[in-house]
Order: sequence, then C-alpha cells, then structure tokens
Amino acid sequence: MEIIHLSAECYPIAKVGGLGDVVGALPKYQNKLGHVAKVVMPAYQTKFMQENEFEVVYDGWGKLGFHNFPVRIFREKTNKLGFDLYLVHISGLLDRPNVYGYDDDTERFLAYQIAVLDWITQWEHRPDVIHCHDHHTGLVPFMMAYCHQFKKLSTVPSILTIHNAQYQGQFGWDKLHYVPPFDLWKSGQLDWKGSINPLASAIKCAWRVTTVSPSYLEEISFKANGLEDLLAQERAKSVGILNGIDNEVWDPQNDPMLEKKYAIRTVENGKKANKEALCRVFNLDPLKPLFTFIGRLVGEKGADLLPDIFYNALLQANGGINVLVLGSGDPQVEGRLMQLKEAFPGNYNAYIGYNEQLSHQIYAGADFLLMPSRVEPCGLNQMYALRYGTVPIVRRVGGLKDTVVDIGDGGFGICHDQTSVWDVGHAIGRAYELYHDEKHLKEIRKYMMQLDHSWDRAAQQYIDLYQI
Ligand SMILES: Nc1ncnc2c1ncn2[C@@H]1O[C@H](COP(=O)(O)OP(=O)(O)O[C@H]2O[C@H](CO)[C@@H](O)[C@H](O)[C@H]2O)[C@@H](O)[C@H]1O
Repeated sequence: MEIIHLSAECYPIAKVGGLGDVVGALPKYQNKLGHVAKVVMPAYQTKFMQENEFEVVYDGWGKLGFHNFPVRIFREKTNKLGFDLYLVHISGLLDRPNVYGYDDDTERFLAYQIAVLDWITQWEHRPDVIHCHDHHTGLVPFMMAYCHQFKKLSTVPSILTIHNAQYQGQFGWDKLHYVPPFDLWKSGQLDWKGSINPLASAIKCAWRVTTVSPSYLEEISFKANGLEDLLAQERAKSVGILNGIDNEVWDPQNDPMLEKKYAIRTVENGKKANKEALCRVFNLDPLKPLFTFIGRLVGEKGADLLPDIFYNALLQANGGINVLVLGSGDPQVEGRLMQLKEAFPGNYNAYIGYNEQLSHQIYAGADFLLMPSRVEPCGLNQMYALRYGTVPIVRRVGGLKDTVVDIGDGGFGICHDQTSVWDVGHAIGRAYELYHDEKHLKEIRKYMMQLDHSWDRAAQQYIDLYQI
C-alpha cells in the first residue's frame, strides 16, 4: 500500500513532543512490513533542512483566499530515515525556526494542507491512504471529500489520528474564504459550536478515526475539550491503537547519547554510570534515589502541581532523595521549579528548556520517572523509561493505564489514581521503599527492559485498519 502521512512534526526534522516521535517512527515500521509509507510535512528552518540533500519534486502555486503563494516540495535524497520524506516549502509562511506559536498558524497550516493536496491531485495515480495527524492536518479529509479542485481524491480513504483532542485549531467563519471552493451547503462539516474547527471537521469527514490508546478512546467520550458528543456520535468508525516506540532510537544498548551503553544483563552497572554522570552535572548525590520528570510543563501533564509535589517530598525525605526536572511550558511553573533550586541545593535541580540528548540521559540515569498527568492520550515517556530500566510512577489514565502495571499487582510500575499532591506524594513514598528493596528493584528493572513496546504490532494494526 502507499500511505501518505501528513503531520506538523516528525522526528528528527522537527519535534515538539510525542507527535514528532510517532510520525518519525510509524512510517519506518510500515515500510518494514512491505508497504510504501511517506511523510509530507512543512519545511521549517531547521538544522535538518540545512544539513541534508534534497531534490525538488514539485514547483507550483497555491491559493489561500485572495492570496497566491509559490510552493516548492523537496524530497530528501537518501531515504536515511527509513521512509520517503517530503518537505513543503512556502516562503514567508512555513520557513520559520519554530513549529508552532505564530499569530498566523491558521494560515500557515491551511496553506500547507492546500499545497499538499494540490500536489497529490496532480499525480498520475492515487495513494491508497492519506493519514492525517492532529488538527494541523484536520481540514484535509473535508477538502478531499468536498473541494472541487481535489475531486480526484474524494474516493481515497482518509484517516485521522488524534494525538491530543485538547488542541483543535478553531478559527472564525470570517476565514471561510481560505478553504478552496466547495458546495456551501456542506459547511456544516467544518463547523463545531460556531467556529471552523479542523479537529472536529476531521472527526466528521475522515473515513476512520483513531486515538493513540484504547483507554483514551473511552475517555474522550466524556472529556475532550468540548468534542465529547461528536466523538460519541462517531464512535462506530473510531478505534484506539496504542502507540509504539522506535526501538532503534530508544535503545540503551546502542544509544550514542549515553555516558555508558547497557543491556538487560548489564543494567545495574549501566544505570549506575549514567546516574553518576547525570548527578555530576546537576550537583546531585548518586547514592540517593533519583526521581525525574520530563515533559511539557502544562496542566494536562499535572505540571502545575510539580513544585508542591517535589517540595513536600524533599522536605519529608529530609535529604534522602534527589529530584531532576527537564521541561518547558507555563512560565509560572517554570519559575517555581527554578526557585526550588535555592531551597534544596544538592538534592534538587531543573533544566528549563528542550534538550533531546539530556532526555535520553535522564531516562538512562534516573531511578523513577513521574507522570502525574490529568490527561494522557498515550504517553511515550513511560515506555522509554521501561526500555531504559527506569520505574514509571504514573496516574491511571489514558495510555498510562494501558501500559503500566502496579507492583502491587505483580507489575513493574507505581500507579496512583488522582493528579493530586497527596496521591503523588504517596506514590513517591512507595517508590522510596522499593528503592531500598534492592532485590525487588533489580528484578523489576530486568523485567521492564524485556517488555516489547516497539512499533511492530501497532504498525500492523494500522495496516489492518486501512484494509478494512
Ligand atoms: N523539555 C524536553 N526536552 C527533551 N525532550 C522532551 C522535553 N519535553 C518533552 N520531551 C519529549 O517529548 C516526547 C513527549 O511525548 P509524550 O507522548 O509524553 O507527550 P505529548 O504530550 O507531547 O504528546 C501527545 O502525543 C503523543 C503521541 O501520540 C501521546 O503519546 C501523548 O499522550 C500526547 O499528549 C518524549 O519523547 C519526551 O522525551
């Protein structure tokens, strides 16, 4: 099958969070299964763009409302990522250093979607599937189905994967003229509660809808930032497919970013060396249990509670634990996490910002990784932690519920029910006890590391879905 993945992010070209990881891995695994999966994404001003060789495969013009813009699509020449990568260059709109966060993001992602469909419409053949990821590509199913100029694609199955229903990309009806011509009586397919809502439109128009874990599919019928009714209504065409991880990128045995590589057999020494290196850099004591958090500092991740959670835990442990945070997001949370450094020097540290290499070093060097998420569509961090022999401490929600089994149930993680300072504090207490039960901890580490969360299974599940 020929599968076209459309996404705003794709690792290693541009990654803000888990979306980038998924789109950088799933197509590779689909290709391994004998299919031809390709990624078509915006050409941002990134290092990848400057450091690799490209050929131009399309030179044309797009139209956004009354504005015409030149489009150039580049193909990466060497197939080094394990799939064909196409980058859509629209001068002045997409060629910027960041993926998101501009006032004209609506225009940027609309222009990208229109340019991609213009290009694919001109192919001599039709792809078998167009797979859209999140709201930045959410108008594609509508445009394929109803816009006159893309009529040729109206019979091609479109898939929407919801990585996060919180973000929907809504904009006002005053921008309707951006959408290429269609029969106006179809406008209801764009609408949700009085706005043009790309995610809602994709849920309505896509041939199939997927979420990134089965539990999240259950949850969004009750909690989806206003889309609950719609999701419940479209439930029959929806399915939850648990994300995998890229076992080649996330492999402690082969990870060039680590101080010391290790396998299941050598996990104790390997983790010790990585922990020592990490503690040296962050002025922490390698003899104490190291608790960490990696992620976007936003309410969904429970990040607003982290300062209180860590303050209480550090106080109670009376110097007996270490904490290290890597993240960025809400400036207030960032500020409070930085302040804690003064209160607990030698036991607490934080790196505010994005740092891919440091994230690998933390998964390897930490003892415990916290994920007190309020909402977690799948979560990849807990699966990376498992692969690196780090015990996840997670709230029982979404994909966390689907991937982590509590030690009390014969499992390998520590689970709690609420995103509250008290509940997480209690979980940290349990982790502290586990840390001092060396035999049990060693067994758990070995057990976790042999769990298989690679993309092999999920890649096939998507293929099966396309073929239904
Ligand atoms: N400051 C930082 N420095 C370095 N690396 C950092 C970082 N902050 C985050 N990361 C990395 O970004 C990724 C985050 O992945 P998640 O799946 O946890 O979250 P996200 O909420 O972005 O994704 C959404 O999409 C994914 C994919 O479907 C779902 O798993 C998830 O539940 C959903 O919210 C991980 O690779 C993590 O290591």
